[in-house]
Amino acid sequence: MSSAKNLIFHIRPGGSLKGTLRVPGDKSISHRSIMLGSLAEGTTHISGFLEGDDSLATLRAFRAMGVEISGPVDGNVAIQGVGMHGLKLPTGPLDLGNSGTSMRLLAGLLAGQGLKLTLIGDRSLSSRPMRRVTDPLRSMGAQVETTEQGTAPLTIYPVDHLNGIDYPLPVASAQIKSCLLLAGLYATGETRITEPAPTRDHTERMLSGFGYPVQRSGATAALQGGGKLTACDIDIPADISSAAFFMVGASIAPGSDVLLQHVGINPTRDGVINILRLMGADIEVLNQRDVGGEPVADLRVRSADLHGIRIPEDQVPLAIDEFPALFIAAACARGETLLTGAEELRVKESDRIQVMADGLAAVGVEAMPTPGGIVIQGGRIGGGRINSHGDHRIAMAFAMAALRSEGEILIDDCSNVNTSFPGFVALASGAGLDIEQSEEN
Ligand SMILES: O=C(O)C1=C[C@@H](OP(=O)(O)O)[C@@H](O)[C@H](O)C1
Ligand SMILES: C=C(OP(=O)(O)O)C(=O)O
Repeated sequence: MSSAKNLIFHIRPGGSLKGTLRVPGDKSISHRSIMLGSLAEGTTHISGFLEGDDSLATLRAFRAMGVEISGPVDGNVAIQGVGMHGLKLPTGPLDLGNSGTSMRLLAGLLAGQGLKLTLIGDRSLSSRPMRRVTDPLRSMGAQVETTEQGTAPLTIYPVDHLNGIDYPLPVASAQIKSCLLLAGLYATGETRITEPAPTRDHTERMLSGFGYPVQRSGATAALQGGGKLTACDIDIPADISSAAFFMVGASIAPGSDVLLQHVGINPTRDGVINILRLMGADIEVLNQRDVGGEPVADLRVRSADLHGIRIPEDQVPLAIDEFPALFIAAACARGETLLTGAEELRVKESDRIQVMADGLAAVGVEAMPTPGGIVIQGGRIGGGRINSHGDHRIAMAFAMAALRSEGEILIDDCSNVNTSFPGFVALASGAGLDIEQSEEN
């Protein structure tokens, strides 16, 4: 279990989703707003900040390094930036909880600070691969230690200087790209990162918003070290990864009609819309606008008759966190859905291929995991008890499955829903999901 008490979701079957909803702020953008705001000159005002455990872990880490941060109050945060070289030695290790983004991005951002720092996390985070960031950081001249297994705790030692790097990413990962670009801010010369497929580009967009030039050419993002960041205001859109649960729920539950407001639809994050539409979903993108350098829209989703598909591999990095929800859509679709090229799902907060396959089996859905994906036969969903393995996205995905299940669904180990979606139970229940929670020792 991820915490001492077992938080259980109980969802009675059936119902539909209705209404106008705003899900909490984007997690990826919230992390980056704290990081860049802390290093900037001047005061950064943030609205729409995600008050979830993951982004709060990032916020607390910067407070521990001496940054004055007020809030969050109703998603508003103000950061008195300390400049590129103003971070102070914390009194203990920085605890990043369950958050892979915090640990990997901070490894890069902190590599050139001249401070000895230790980054720790919970059991799940301490089992996730970190060599993917520590190896290239070492090539830049950083001194970063992992355990023998290549996992956290990470210890960062002071070094004289970092060199820029020209690095082709071995996997399509925004966390590795962002880690190295953030280290590159402190490096001599140019840092160039080339990705095998597009991944979320919030770091590049936000650096530009803070006045730091980033060159994009094809699959390469590049910057020169030694510049500075100038404080700015950031309006964080609602997280498409959280909206995804309602997009799937509304698609599968007959009679549903939801309007999801102010959702970030950055083209490096919109795979869930594209994949659901290929399955026959009814999603309207309304009132599209630009908010502080990020595209935003309202999404109207109505129930539809979904059919199975072969998921195009180019959509995988663009929907990487939405697969638990998409697997539930596949379980409710006519025919077979095939996912390939998604090995990365095995190294998230849980092994999302295996844990989803086990959960689907527990509610009577035929699902065959493969090394890099899964084959799901759509059909009926029974009731049953699911172990979420402390993975927030598994818990929320199966909660939505109850909209089409024949019996009650119980989900164990749900406390980490607070990492990305505080208030999920209240929002989902207000929209029509018959969900309650209880705690067991
Ligand atoms: O950069 C980010 O904010 C994230 C990148 C993705 O991870 P990878 O880079 O490991 O694919 C994603 O799964 C994670 O939730 C957030
Ligand atoms: C993978 C995720 O986050 P992280 O890597 O930051 O733990 C996620 O939120 O689905």
